[in-house]
Amino acid sequence: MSAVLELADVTVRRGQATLLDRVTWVVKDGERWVVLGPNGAGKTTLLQVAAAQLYPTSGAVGILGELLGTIDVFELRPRIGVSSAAVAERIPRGETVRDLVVSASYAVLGRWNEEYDDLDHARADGLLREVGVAHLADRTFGTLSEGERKRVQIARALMTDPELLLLDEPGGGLDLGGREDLVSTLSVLAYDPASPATVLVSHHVEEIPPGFTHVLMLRDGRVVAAGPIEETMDASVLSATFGMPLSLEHVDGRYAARRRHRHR
Ligand SMILES: Nc1ncnc2c1ncn2[C@@H]1O[C@H](COP(=O)(O)OP(=O)(O)OP(=O)(O)O)[C@@H](O)[C@H]1O
Repeated sequence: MSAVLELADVTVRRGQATLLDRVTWVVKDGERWVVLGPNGAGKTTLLQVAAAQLYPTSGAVGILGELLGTIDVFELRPRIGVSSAAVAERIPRGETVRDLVVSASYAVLGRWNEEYDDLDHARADGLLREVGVAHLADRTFGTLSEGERKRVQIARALMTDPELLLLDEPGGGLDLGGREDLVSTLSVLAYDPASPATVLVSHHVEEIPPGFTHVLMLRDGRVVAAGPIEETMDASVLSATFGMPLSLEHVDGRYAARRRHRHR
């Protein structure tokens, strides 16, 4: 399996703050990673580096076989699908859902070709179906609920057939039902061998979709643990990551964590 993402000793500093501290991490083709950590751990910063949007202060970053700093990022970025709050903010509220998904490919390829038009629309409709929002294709983005918006963003991120999919907190702001629906959708994507290598950032173990294969835990910009999820995820590593004593359950492929209280 070839490396889709390769970080060697990556440090990101802003003024006095160290956002990432000597992070070494390899994501291979076919892997589905969850990046877990508390607020401020550096998860979004890590994802920005992976998306070729941020250069590290030191260290080396390989993305899809290219070394960051030696290649044109405008050629690299179209090969990466990103869904994040920052991307969502730039989405025009008046755009219809179908146009929004289809336009991802126009933005990337910079073309308008009647011949491809039907194919692109069929692909967009297929992706909207895959993430469970085909019925919303004619609605405008601004009228959607938070959960519906997250799904549309994932469809848009997949439209260009990326080789790497980066999802920053897709479960943020969702209610219980919305979260459960999204976890199911992401689980279907994770089990699909045609899906790209995926990195999902989250604060909550409850949001880890079955089918995700690896976990990286971050605290204060440092990797606490990283590896295959079944071997890596346990109560002590999770407690160290979140800085409190936690118990961890793993039932039917899903994780649940809560604070451990001392019994008197
Ligand atoms: N320009 C900056 N200057 C100084 N500190 C910064 C700067 N940008 C981000 N930070 C800090 O870096 C840390 C990591 O931020 P980051 O957004 O990567 O964390 P995160 O794990 O995604 O957090 P959250 O879960 O709250 O979204 C935070 O403490 C943040 O305040």
